[in-house]
Amino acid sequence: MSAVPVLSARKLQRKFGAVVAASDIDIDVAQGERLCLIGSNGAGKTTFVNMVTGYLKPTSGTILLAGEDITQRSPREVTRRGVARSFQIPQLCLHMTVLENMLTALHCSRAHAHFLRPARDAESIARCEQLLRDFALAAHTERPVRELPGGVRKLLDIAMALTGHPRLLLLDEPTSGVSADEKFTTMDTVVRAIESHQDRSPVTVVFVEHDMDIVRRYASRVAAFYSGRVIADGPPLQVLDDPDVQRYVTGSTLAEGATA
Ligand SMILES: Nc1ncnc2c1ncn2[C@@H]1O[C@H](COP(=O)(O)OP(=O)(O)OP(=O)(O)O)[C@@H](O)[C@H]1O
Repeated sequence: MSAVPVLSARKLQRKFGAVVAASDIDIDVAQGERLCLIGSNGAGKTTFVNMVTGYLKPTSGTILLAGEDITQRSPREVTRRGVARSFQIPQLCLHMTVLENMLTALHCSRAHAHFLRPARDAESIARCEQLLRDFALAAHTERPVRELPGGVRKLLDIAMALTGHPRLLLLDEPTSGVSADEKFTTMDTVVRAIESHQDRSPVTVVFVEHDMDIVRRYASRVAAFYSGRVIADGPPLQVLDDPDVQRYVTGSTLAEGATA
């Protein structure tokens, strides 16, 4: 692990009128960690992801990427510094094919990219096709996205996030909308694909998850959010055993029918 954290959030705060969606958030993420953010609905997980990726500006506080202050950077500038993300609801061009979506994502991750002219050079196509194979999406390469079921779109959104060789990858609920039967297969595919596409150094992953079976199996560390604050942060079993986490986070998750 490098001495400088890949990601450091310092006293991050975000208000929406009277609603405090993030309050005094301090999180360091070291290279290669797989940090899972848990918390009931409205706890502030997506707000955190949106701030790190430049989609939301914090009301106050600082975000450092490998020591560089990116707090006021735009999403595009953050992407070009090696941060990629997937969304709760995949952000895809439905009329375009799977490969065209991949090429567009690859192109947008590069400096001086023009969104309307995605790269179609042999090297870009080869990289995208390799990623599609690793995500078990090769059979869909030439299909328009509008024809694909939700679970496949979810995987495509994550594959697109990997096109630009990110050093930090944020996944917002990678298994939401995926059936209980398929959730482990989906996560195994995602983790394997991430590991096989990292270059010299391991990709650092921050993912939001409601399913505690997934949290236990795939997280190296867990941060529990409640009402915009981080109420516990540490090894998965320690955080999941924390009485406040059981009361405010996993208790409500159980009530919603998830498997904790
Ligand atoms: N654009 C916005 N405008 C107003 N309020 C917002 C906005 N985005 C988030 N909020 C509020 O901020 C709080 C945190 O929301 P956030 O989406 O970050 O929670 P979450 O933990 O990701 O929830 P979920 O698990 O349901 O996705 C909630 O009270 C939410 O209503």
